[in-house]
Amino acid sequence: MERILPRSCLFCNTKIYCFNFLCFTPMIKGGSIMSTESSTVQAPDYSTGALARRLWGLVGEYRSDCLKILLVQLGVVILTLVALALTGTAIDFLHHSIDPASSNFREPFYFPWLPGHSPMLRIVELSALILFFALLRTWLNYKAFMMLAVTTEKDIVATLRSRVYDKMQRLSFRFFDANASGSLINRVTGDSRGVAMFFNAVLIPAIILILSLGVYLAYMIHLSLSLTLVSLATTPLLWWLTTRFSKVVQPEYTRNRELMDKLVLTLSESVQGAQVIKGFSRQKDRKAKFGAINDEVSSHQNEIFEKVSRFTPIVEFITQFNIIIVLSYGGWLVIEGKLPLGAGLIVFAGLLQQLSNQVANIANLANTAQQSFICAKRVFEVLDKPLEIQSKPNALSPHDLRGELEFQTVSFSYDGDDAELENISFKASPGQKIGFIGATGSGKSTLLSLIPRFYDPSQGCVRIDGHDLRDLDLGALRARIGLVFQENFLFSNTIAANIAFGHPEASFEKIQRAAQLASAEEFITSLPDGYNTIIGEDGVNLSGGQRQRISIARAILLEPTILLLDDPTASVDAETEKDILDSLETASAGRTTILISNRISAIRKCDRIHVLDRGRIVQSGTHEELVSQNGIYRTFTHIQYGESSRQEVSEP
Ligand SMILES: Nc1ncnc2c1ncn2[C@@H]1O[C@H](COP(=O)(O)OP(=O)(O)OP(=O)(O)O)[C@@H](O)[C@H]1O
Repeated sequence: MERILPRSCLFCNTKIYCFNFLCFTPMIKGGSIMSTESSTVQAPDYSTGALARRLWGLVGEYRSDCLKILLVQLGVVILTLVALALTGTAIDFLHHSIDPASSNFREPFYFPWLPGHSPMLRIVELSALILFFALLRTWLNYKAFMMLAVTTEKDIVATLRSRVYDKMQRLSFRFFDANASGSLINRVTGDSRGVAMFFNAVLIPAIILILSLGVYLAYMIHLSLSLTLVSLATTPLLWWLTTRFSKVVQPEYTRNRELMDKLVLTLSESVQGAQVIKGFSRQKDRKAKFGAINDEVSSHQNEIFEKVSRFTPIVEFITQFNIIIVLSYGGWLVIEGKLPLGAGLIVFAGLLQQLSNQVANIANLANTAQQSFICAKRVFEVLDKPLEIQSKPNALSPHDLRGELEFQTVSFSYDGDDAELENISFKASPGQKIGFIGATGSGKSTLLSLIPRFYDPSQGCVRIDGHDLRDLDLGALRARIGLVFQENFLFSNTIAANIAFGHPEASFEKIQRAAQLASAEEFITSLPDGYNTIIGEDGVNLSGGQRQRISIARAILLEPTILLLDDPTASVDAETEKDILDSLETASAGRTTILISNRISAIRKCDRIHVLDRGRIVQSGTHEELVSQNGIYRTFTHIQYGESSRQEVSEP
């Protein structure tokens, strides 16, 4: 099985703790994303029938808008019928004027003519009436179109996107481990729109089709039952074709969405990794990779297009075939005097043409329905995902946590098989500073991620002030924890807003105080706009050390009881490291602090240091104690300070 490696966010390089494209640092979680949904969910049913029912339910939320749109559409259908009937009447009237013996002429809709009008004037009057109804129909059509667009875009798409986004914010890290960012971006953007298509491009047109069928058919039957039956002889064939088509294209649309995920992922990686790509001169390779996926997407879309293109004209041909039947059989009825020419055959042919246009649209409807079912499945998969990490119904929200932290025989595995942490036990008293050191992949970051409950232990428990973390309210717990990472994501906003990210209502004085404690004020005030300086996307116009200090200020502002520092000096030079360590010294005063670092210079001042090796604590003690023992810690000091520097290493 493929091994999942510790990942960095594509967008911010924050090690595993970032929700990929959402760049969801744990700071966001401080109190604001409590879980509310139950995790006891049966395996969801994503069959076409089940999806259709759920979509129907979703659209049901907008039933009053639907009703208004349908009423307007009903008006359009009736006006079409009226205009056709008037045209038929005009033809019969002309026929009657030429041949007064023709017996089939009736006044329009049985309204008696105004007396004394010449035949020409009557034709003009009928034409004016037809024009008036045509204008009314155009206006109603426009109204219906606008109502449909507004309900789809403003209400359905926007609401659905927010729901999917909101759910993603509350899902656990395991979900983000398992889903590539390209797929997630597509689910929020394209797939949400695809679901809305069910409303504006499937459901409403289908109801209009049924409405038209009802109204037109009723009138056609009123004109001639036998002609209606004959002209509908091809309907079963159309039905069979549509069902077959659905079966053929459905898997194609699934594949299409997957390819689009790949395309978005490649694109987002290329944007985020632009520096690496240029640095390693890999532009050509990346271009080729993007080109290959782009070609794959477009040739697959072509395949779908070909299938759709074959289906649509066949349906159109079959529906046009009906016209031939009408002309032959209907013509015979007219010759036999069983059907008037204008108000009978011509109106019938006009109605059948309208009906055929609608029926031909079945191909599009079936095509769009398939796309929207695929999108719906992908959206519902996110919405249905149980929340793995969430607060219990009666979770505790202690006002004051002292910060006594305890790991009790904790084991943890990402995949349920290989344990990344085994039997970890340690304690941190309130205000103590505990360090963790260990080789790459030894489990340090994993251990840290159990404290804000990004994951829950597979065995054992983590306690704060004696409470099992799983008994505490998630929001309350995370609000008491400050985090600083090796690489920290900063938002494209002002420096002040970035510092106040976890507590947006914080006063300027508080923000300034946090910046001072993090030794960030000097460089901030030297910037042209000071605290109001807008940081470029992902803070690119700041140095690594400056970004780190803003992140420390962001953590301090929360006044956390527990401060978690995940290798905060790993990517800075020795001089900046010293400045950052000084800032952290101030920041951690009086708080329980867990510091991960492989730099002895950073970790040596900790009250207690644990050495991790392949998920186990293999050594514990103070710096002096560990240096005097044979073991990994001493090897680390020798590598970093040299074999002969034992004396130097022991000194702070
Ligand atoms: N999201 C994840 N899914 C699956 N496995 C993971 C994940 N994150 C880390 N691992 C695995 O867990 C193990 C411990 O990783 P972890 O990142 O905790 O180590 P670390 O000691 O912090 O390493 P480093 O010093 O490089 O930061 C590694 O084998 C890693 O492959």
